[in-house]
Amino acid sequence: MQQLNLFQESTPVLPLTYYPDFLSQELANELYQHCLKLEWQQNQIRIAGKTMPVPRLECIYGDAGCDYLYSNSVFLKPLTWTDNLPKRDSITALTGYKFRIVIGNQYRSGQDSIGWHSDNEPSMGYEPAMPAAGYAYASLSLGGVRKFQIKPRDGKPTDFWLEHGSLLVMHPGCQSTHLHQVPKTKKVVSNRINLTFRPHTGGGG
Ligand SMILES: O=C(O)CCC(=O)C(=O)O
Ligand SMILES: [Fe+2]
Repeated sequence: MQQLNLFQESTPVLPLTYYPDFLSQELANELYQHCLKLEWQQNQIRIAGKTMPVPRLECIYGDAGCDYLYSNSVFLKPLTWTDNLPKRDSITALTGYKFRIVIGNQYRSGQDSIGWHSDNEPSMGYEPAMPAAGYAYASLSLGGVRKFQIKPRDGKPTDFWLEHGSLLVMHPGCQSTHLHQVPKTKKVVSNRINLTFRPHTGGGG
């Protein structure tokens, strides 16, 4: 017998999984302290012919050859994985997804943000002809809690509060059907670090 889905209106099915307690508070504190010492860069982005600072700090670690260009203007060259940084093996063990690079974002205040976008750069293996065959993307949050929003293209956003030590996994296909952002806020928020684990088509291995 067919069943009615009473929750269809209020709870959209999203192509993601949220693990609030991926790391214990102790491990999350330790990793946060370690990540403060990473090679953070203030990059510049070109939008509509104007160059401006990216509204957050960034860093990139990963396998050699996995260079990363986004928005056709910001070029990131990965540094070698550090011993403490990669939680990538435990994320792979939990999710079954493999990753080649990690891009860090540091949001120093509520004025730091990332606007609506999807992560569909060809260097990550995105193929417009086969969007559903895309890749997974895992995002580990440390420090201050920030609002993360996700919406179907032209749909309504759903809000998540990304907590210290949590992991958000966006499943294959998500980048072609949905957009996401971390909006600016006027509230006083603590420094937040986010590590985004991604695949990559470049380099060896
Ligand atoms: O900070 C976050 O949680 C999201 C970061 C993000 O979307 C990105 O780096 O592409
Ligand atoms: Fe993103």
